[in-house]
Amino acid sequence: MTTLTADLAIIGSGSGNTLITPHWEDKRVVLAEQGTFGGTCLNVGCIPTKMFVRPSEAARGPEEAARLNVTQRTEAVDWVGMRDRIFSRIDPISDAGRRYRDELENVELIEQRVRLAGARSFVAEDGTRVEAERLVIAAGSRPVLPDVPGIHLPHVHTSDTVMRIDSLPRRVLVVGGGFIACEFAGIFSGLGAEVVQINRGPRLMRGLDEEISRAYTEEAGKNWTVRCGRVLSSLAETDDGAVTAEILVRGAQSEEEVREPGEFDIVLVALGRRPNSDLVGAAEAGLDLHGDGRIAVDAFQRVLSGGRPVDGLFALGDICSELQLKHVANHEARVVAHNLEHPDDLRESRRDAVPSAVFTHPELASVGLTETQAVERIGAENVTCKVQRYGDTAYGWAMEDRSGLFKTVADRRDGRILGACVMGYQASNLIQPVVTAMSFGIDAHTFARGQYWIHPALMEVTENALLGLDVPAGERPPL
Ligand SMILES: Cc1cc2nc3c(=O)[nH]c(=O)nc-3n(C[C@H](O)[C@H](O)[C@H](O)COP(=O)(O)OP(=O)(O)OC[C@H]3O[C@@H](n4cnc5c(N)ncnc54)[C@H](O)[C@@H]3O)c2cc1C
Ligand SMILES: NC(=O)c1ccc[n+]([C@@H]2O[C@H](COP(=O)([O-])OP(=O)(O)OC[C@H]3O[C@@H](n4cnc5c(N)ncnc54)[C@H](O)[C@@H]3O)[C@@H](O)[C@H]2O)c1
Repeated sequence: MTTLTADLAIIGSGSGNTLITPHWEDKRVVLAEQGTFGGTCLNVGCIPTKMFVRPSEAARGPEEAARLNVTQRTEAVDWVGMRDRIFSRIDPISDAGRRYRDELENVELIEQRVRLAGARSFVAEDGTRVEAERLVIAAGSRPVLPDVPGIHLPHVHTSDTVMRIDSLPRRVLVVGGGFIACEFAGIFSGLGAEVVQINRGPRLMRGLDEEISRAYTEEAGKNWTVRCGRVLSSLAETDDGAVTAEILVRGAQSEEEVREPGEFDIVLVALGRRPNSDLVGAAEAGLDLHGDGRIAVDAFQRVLSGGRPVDGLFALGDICSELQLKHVANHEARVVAHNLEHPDDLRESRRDAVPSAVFTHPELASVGLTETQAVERIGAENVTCKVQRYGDTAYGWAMEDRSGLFKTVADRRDGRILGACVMGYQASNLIQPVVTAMSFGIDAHTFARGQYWIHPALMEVTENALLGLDVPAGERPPL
């Protein structure tokens, strides 16, 4: 059995790969990766999904054009061409990243699953043991599969496999009401498939501000079939390779009402992702875990055991973070990189004003508190909200926009912006100025009036959503 010693060992080549900075050039690094080099975001996550969202939105072009008195037609969608274009860009990036690391003299790549074997050591499947001065667990998360008959049928997919299928399905069942389900329902419906989305709860994207979540559920229902209060009960294969699904209506009274059969070409299951702490053997190694399987870390990203940080052991990204977002994993990686290199000057990761977006149709974005959370935190009398319709701004007229909403939430006593939630075209971009104001502590009025906003750009939606808040302007407010 081989034993390797290292100054730094990393489990996971997603965000973990970025830790190998020039600081480690003259030191020994071991990087373990069980799967495709580069992790989730590059290979099966953020990047390829958005590369499918773009053509899907393009295929929807005629819908918007029709509102603008232009007749267009989407002639055809070349799924295979699209898929191959997307992955012929992504796969070489993964390959090149792998090759680059493999060729570095100071880096040892272990392409196997590894399990912790002590505070800063792990063992690979072939028995290779690694003993490290510092160890970072960046092993990510994986899709949760419900325990229903037929879940392993070949046409039942998760986000890991659905983007590589051989043809555009005609009928798609999407199971779930969160980020992944809503993005893929948008992608496939835009590309012309008949999509049925089932969701256990009463609304899609229930983590968002309730007003926006309701509005989105309604809008989504105009674009594809949305059935809330439904759970998947079983799946079976038909003779011609399709999948039949039995769906239960939650809370229905009589036996006849409760079952909804359906036949689909593929099923996409998106019911959340669980941290890979079990795959690395975190519990057996004595590490503290949250109830959902996340590894517990302190503000410096140090892994906890018995409530105390383990010397030289860090974690980052989906395996420890409540927010399974790439920009969060990247931020935590920068913090870990700093803390590895500067043990006497540890820096904390920041958790305030973390935005997210769902690239569905219409697009969604949010940051900070929802109205309900703000009321719980500071009392209804201190909360002010504004819902700005895209359609009530000049660019919204140009777009003939019918559904876009930008909601802001603030503390009416001092104008502190507490949160925002957006549904509509370019929501992920329009929300960014609010993230800026929240991150730098600029109150709503100063931020809205203290700068020029280009007229009549769509960003006036953001400006008006801030100006509409009932907040103090200050003694000598900007004009
Ligand atoms: C379909 C989809 C779309 C997404 N879209 C977005 C988006 O638009 N924006 C956004 O911010 N976030 C998005 N996310 C979330 C984002 O991809 C993740 O939050 C992020 O990639 C997590 O990075 P990570 O470094 O923690 O883990 P990963 O990138 O998953 O890296 C972990 C690596 O560890 C490896 N590993 C695990 N266990 C072991 C082991 N025992 N031994 C060796 N190796 C191991 C895995 O194979 C994996 O490669 C999306 C996720 C999915 C699934
Ligand atoms: N654009 C983005 O930033 C982006 C895109 C995709 C994924 N992600 C990240 O990946 C994570 C995972 O995505 P996801 O969509 O799988 O999870 P999610 O947490 O967003 O949604 C899971 C959904 O499944 C439902 N659910 C869970 N268990 C269920 C069960 N047994 N039966 C019925 N319904 C059940 C939940 O109520 C929820 O609606 C997201 O939380 C997000 O952090 C981000």
